Amino acid sequence: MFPETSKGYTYEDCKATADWLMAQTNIRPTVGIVCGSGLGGLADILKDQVAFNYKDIPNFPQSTVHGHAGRLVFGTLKGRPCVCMQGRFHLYEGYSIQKITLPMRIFKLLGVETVMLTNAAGGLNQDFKVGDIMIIKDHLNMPGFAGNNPLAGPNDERFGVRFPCMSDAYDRELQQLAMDVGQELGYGDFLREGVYCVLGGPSFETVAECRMLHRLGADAVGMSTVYEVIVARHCGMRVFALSLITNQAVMDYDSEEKANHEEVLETGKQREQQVERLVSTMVTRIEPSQLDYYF
Ligand SMILES: O=P(O)(O)O[C@H]1O[C@H](CO)[C@@H](O)[C@H]1O
Ligand SMILES: Nc1nc2[nH]cnc2c(=O)[nH]1
Repeated sequence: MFPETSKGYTYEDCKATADWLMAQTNIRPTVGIVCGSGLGGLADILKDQVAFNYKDIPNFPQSTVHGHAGRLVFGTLKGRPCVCMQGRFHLYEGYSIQKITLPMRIFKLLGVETVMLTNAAGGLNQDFKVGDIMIIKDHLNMPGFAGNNPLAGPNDERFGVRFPCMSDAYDRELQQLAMDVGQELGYGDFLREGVYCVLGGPSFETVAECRMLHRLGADAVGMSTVYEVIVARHCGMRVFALSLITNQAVMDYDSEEKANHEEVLETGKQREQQVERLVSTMVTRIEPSQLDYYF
């Protein structure tokens, strides 16, 4: 009933999944949220929850990474209908790039207008500290340089154009809103902005790789988000994204530090509440179908 093509899914496949979800719940989300590693508690901000395990959703991949629960949660936030991915998919899990980005197209077909993505990332910027929240203003798509782009293959114009613009990928008004809300909440000391660089993973970076990425203009490095951003922008959704700096990228051969997933999850646990408040306050100030936000 839900066939998988060699390259990914057709428009009709995505629609079948969206229709299946809409038949199970009356919630029609305008905001879609993606929880990064260790940030799954973000879904708890939703009231009147209707949740689905990924394994029960037609066409959906399964979460295989510790810290990604694998549930799609519908609910409301101060009356605003939202949907939240409690767990995302990564290239290194062995899924195709089309498969890991499929939920963005399903978001679109559900009626989502704004996507808010979170991730855990290693800090390359020497001014950043563990626990900082970095508002993403731009990205470096390293796998993309080698042709690994979720839009490669036939283009279906019902989703978007063949050659989508990416110079405006990260919505500037939403970045400003995040800054304003962060200041109001007293997060000024650990709120940053910067460029996120995606690599394939799952191995963490060598010292030489971290030094190179830093010189190339990256402030943080991770293994996700960028592909979702490209697909979300292709189909016309507004995008906001943030990185929680969960560890310092190792830039020095004398350093005793070693990147590890346990530290990533632990930092997530420590900052989860602040990330939750930032995202939830932003959501309550985003007006559906309107470019401006209000105070
Ligand atoms: O990007 P998210 O999903 O937050 O996860 C990040 O944390 C994991 C490594 O600890 C990698 O999957 C990396 O991408
Ligand atoms: N590639 C990469 N991903 C991460 N996710 C969380 N921390 C890191 C990191 O240091 N490097």
